[in-house]
This record gives sequence, C-alpha cells and structure tokens, in this order.
Amino acid sequence: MPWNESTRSPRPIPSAYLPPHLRHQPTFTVTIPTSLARSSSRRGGGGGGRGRGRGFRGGRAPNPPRSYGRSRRNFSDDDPNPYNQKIMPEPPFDISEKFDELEVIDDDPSGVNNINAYDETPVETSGFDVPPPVTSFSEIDFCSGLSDNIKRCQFVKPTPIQRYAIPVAMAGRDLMACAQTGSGKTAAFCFPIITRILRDHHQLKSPTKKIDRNGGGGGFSLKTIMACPLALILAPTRELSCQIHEEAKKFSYKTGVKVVVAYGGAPIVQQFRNLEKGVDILVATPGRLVDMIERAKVSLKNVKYLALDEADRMLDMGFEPQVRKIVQQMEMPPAGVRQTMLFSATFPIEIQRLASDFLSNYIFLAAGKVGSSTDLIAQRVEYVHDADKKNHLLNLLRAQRANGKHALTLVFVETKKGADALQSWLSMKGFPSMAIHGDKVQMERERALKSFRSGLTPILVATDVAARGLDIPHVAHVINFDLPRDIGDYVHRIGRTGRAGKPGLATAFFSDKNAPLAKALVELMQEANQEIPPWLNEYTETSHAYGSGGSRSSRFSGVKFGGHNYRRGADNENYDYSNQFEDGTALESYPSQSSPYSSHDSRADFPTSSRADSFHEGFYGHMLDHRTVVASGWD
Ligand SMILES: Nc1ncnc2c1ncn2[C@@H]1O[C@H](COP(=O)(O)OP(=O)(O)OP(=O)(O)O)[C@@H](O)[C@H]1O
Repeated sequence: MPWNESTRSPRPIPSAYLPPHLRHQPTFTVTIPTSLARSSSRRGGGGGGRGRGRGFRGGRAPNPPRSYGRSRRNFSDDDPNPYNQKIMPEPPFDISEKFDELEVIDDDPSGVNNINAYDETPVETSGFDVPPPVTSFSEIDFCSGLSDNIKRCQFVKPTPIQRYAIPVAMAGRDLMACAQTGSGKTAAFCFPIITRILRDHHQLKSPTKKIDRNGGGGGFSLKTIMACPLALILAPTRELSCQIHEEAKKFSYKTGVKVVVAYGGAPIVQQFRNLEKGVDILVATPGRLVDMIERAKVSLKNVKYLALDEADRMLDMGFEPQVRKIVQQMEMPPAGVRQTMLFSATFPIEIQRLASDFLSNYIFLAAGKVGSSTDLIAQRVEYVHDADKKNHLLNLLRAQRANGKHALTLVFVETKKGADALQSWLSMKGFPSMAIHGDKVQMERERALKSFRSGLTPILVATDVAARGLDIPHVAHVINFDLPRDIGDYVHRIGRTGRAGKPGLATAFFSDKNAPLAKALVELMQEANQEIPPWLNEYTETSHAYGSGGSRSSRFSGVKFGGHNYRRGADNENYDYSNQFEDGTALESYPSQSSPYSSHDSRADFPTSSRADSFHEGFYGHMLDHRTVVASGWD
C-alpha cells in the first residue's frame, strides 16, 4: 500500500499518540492542544492538495472525517462517469492534513497558496514556434472535468511554469522545462496529459473508429492481459511516484482517466491487479517498471505521452541505463512519434545535452534561472565543527520549540546509518523524530512520512531519498546537518520548504570538508538574494567554480547549474559541445578537500535581505537570536 494511500482510510488517530520509542520517556510530553476544534476549522475542513488548503470551497459544506485521509469515494479508479460527462458540484477533496495531535507552527493560517509570489519570475524559452503562454486556466481548452478539478484544487491561476509549459504540451510539442522547487511542475505535465488522453478517448469512442482492445486505446490487452498505458510518468523514488499518482488521480477525478502507480518495495501482485482494471496513465519508478515489462505485464507500445519528473536525476548515472532501456529498447514509440516532457528544478548542462537524445524538436523553458532556488526560502549557512553538530541541532530545535509549538523540520544527513543514529539520539533527547532512508522497508518509509506529514512526529531525519519532489505541507525548516556534495542536491533539499509561494527557512551546517561546495553555494545564495556570511566568501577562493566535491549520484556534479539552455546562443542542434564548464575549466577537476580556513566565526553572519526574511524575522526571531551563540565552538 502506498504511503499516502493509507491516508484515505478513515482510521481514527489516537488522541495522544506517542511513537513507541518515546513511550517510556517521562521527560517528553506531546502538547495536546486545547485548540483542536480551532485547528480543524481554521483549515476550512477542506484542506485541499496535501493540506495546502485547497478544499473545494463553495458548493456543499464539507464535513471532513476525522482522519488525514482523502475519501476513497473521491478517488475511485472505477469511475462511473467516463470520458468527460457533465460533472455536478461535488464535495471538496478531503485531503486536509491533520495537526490535531500536536500544535505545530503553521506558516499558512489562511490555507491558501500564494502563487502571486511567482509573478515576477522571468521565463526563458527557446525552440521553434513556441506556442504563446496563457495568463489564466480559462484560456486553455481543458475538458470540463479537468477544469472542475482545477477549481476544486483551488488553483485560481497558473504558476509561471504552468503558463508556459501547458500550451506547449497541449500543442503536442516535446519539452524540457526547468522551474524552481514547489512552483507547480506536476500540474504542468499532468493537465496536458489528462486533456490529451480525454481527447484520445473521445476519438476512440467515435463510431467511425474501432477500439483496438489489444492496446489501441490504453487499458490492457485482452489476449495477453498486458497493460498498455497511453501515458507514462517516470519518477526516481517510490514516494514521489505515489505522490504524483495521488495528484494525477485528483486532477482526473471523475473524468474516466485511469491512473495507476507501480513502484518497488510493495507487493507486485497487487500492482498487477490494479493494472488489470485498466490504465491510461502509469506512474512508475524505473526498476519496477522494467520488472513488469520483462514479466510481460506491461507494454509500452501505446505510450503517446512520456513525462520524466526530476528528469536530471532520471538521466543521471544511477538511472540513465534503466531509463534508456525503457525509452529506447522496450517497444516505446520513438521520439517524434510519442510526446516527451522533461521536468526538473535543476538541469546541468551535460544532462540537458544527454536529455536531447530523448526529445524531438523540443522547446526549452526555464522559469527563473536554471538550477536556482527561490528567494522565498531564507537560507542560512552556519559554520559548525563536525563534533558540535548534534548539540547545535539540538539548540536549534529547542529554540524552535521555545514558544511551545513544534515546527515541521526536515533534517538531511549523508548516510543511512547516520540518519538512524541521529534519529535515535534526537528521540533520546526528547524530540519526536523518525528517519527515512533507502535501507528502511517500504512500510517504515511510508510510516515515517505519514507521521511527519501529520505533525505527529515533527522531525524527520532523511537521506537524499526525501530530497526531491516531495510536497509536504507546512515544512517550516530544512536543516542540512550534512551538506550534500552536489549543489543541485542542495537546491532540491531546501526546496522541501518554501513551496507554492510560501516562505521557508533552510539552515546548513558548514564545516571545512564542505569547502568544495562553497563557491556554488555562494552563487546560489546570491542569485536568491540571500546575504552571504563573510567567512563563507573566503572559502570560495579555494572552492571550484560552480562545482562540488564530486557526487556519488551525479556524473556531472561539477557542471554549472546556474546556466540556461545549453542550446542558448545557437538555438539549434549543431552546437559544438566541449567537455568543459561554461567558465572553460574541465569536468571532474575538483579542488582539494582540505581547507586552510579553520578559525572563522559565523557569529552574526545572518542574511537579512530576502523577502522570506520578514516572515522569519518574526516567526523565528528566537532562532535568529540563538544563532548568535550556537556556532561558537571554535578553536
Ligand atoms: N496554480 C496553482 N495554484 C495553487 N497551488 C498550486 C498551483 N500549482 C501547483 N500548486 C501547488 O503547489 C505545490 C507544489 O507543486 P508541485 O509539487 O507540483 O511543485 P514542483 O514544482 O513539482 O516541486 P519540486 O521541484 O519540488 O518537485 C503543490 O502543493 C501544488 O498543489
């Protein structure tokens, strides 16, 4: 069962749940709010997409169940109203997150996304005959079912990437799209796919055309019981696949479009059963998909729409062979016949070049600067010796709790073992936490995310498995306990906060071993109008331009993220690509890990200039004060 599928069930939550590891610790008390009713009503009972307050306002008054699930009825795959029949107003999507058990710091009392925050984002386009952008959803010829669902989600207007990408995708063009974390890329590829499938369905229903039940119209082949989806969405992690699946189901609610998910770590037989009920859109992780294809349970021969979310990760070393196999060697129609859409917040130049293998006459879009982070996230970098990190973290968490509330805090560490160790230590110290990483069984991963999402366990210690794509409402603070080696990973990690136009806070613990990242970090922070601690600037002198210390995950980890379209300037396929950075330095030449800097003081080096700051100055004022003392463990 996918982790967020369980959120559908109306199982009651114990009113004073304590994680098992905390049950015998008298020092830790969970704050049971007296404001339970206030908390629920404040969210309007129809929280909408993953708790961001996008209930279906208007229509019948909702009466949400006391669960943090969405109603199974709302998301039935066996919808009785196929192919875009007239839809009567329905109750809201009941997918509000519940924070009834804890008082959490809520950055969003209104519950409404602040998409206007992206209004000033510049969008760069390249390619031939780029379809013009729209300014509203009503300008786009969606089917009425999808339009109703967009309203239900309370998406009042499109984000910049949606304004540009949706018309391109609706015109059937291939697309490489880059936009900041949390700015609505999922809808940008889901809306066109759903619309175009509905149009396909209409054509197939027409009396002049005969449905080829062996795969001519999506669904599955009767002869072979082989699922033949019309659209394939690939994502790098199980959790992200589940999330996209939930989103796509929400968008295709009552349209008749069937969305199925396939991912590893969960029983394959159940997933086969889901596929046998019919599938138009298959959301999958590459490994499980290859397995299913090799067992002849899925055929890609009918795929007309292919989307790669986190496309740079999918084409990175870890996934590229599998993705190449899926796209080029498993019967999928070739580029030019199918439509291909690649989306990510980061697109290193070399990955852009590689990606063009999968595309035909594509349009490139960049909302904001490629690989940049949003200035909605206030970024702090603090120098902390490795030996002091745990205490430093504890102090930050204590400071956050100073007003009696918990902030949802995501703590990134480098290793799985490190995640477990830090989580146990935090629990021992009385901080309700769970860990998520690749060595956990899927049920544990799901439980950890669910518990974090709900606010029951407001601290999640994670490896990069949680770095990309996850849209968890109300994450107030991302702490890079261990900085990643790759600046792209940093962008994705901090992007778990400051989403959908809301402000967020990210704190990084920097030590000498992170020196290779300094230059890229400084550039990124400058682009996002963050104030750079002077001591960090000094590290850049020995830090590689745009680089990182080399990454386990990225063969192109040193390639500049802050660039643009690799076709820029040439705007054609004949560009002479040398194996170089834009500044002319060769790939893979990283600086020494050692650093001459050993006696800096981070005190008082805190940014004040980003637009997220006014929020955080008030919200985390206690933390700002705190930061003036916590990083003082210097020689
Ligand atoms: N037009 C819109 N109006 C209001 N909210 C929106 C709109 N589009 C998307 N959202 C919401 O914004 C949030 C972030 O969207 P999404 O997860 O698609 O971002 P993303 O760009 O894919 O992020 P990431 O790069 O981290 O994967 C979601 O909660 C989504 O429901």
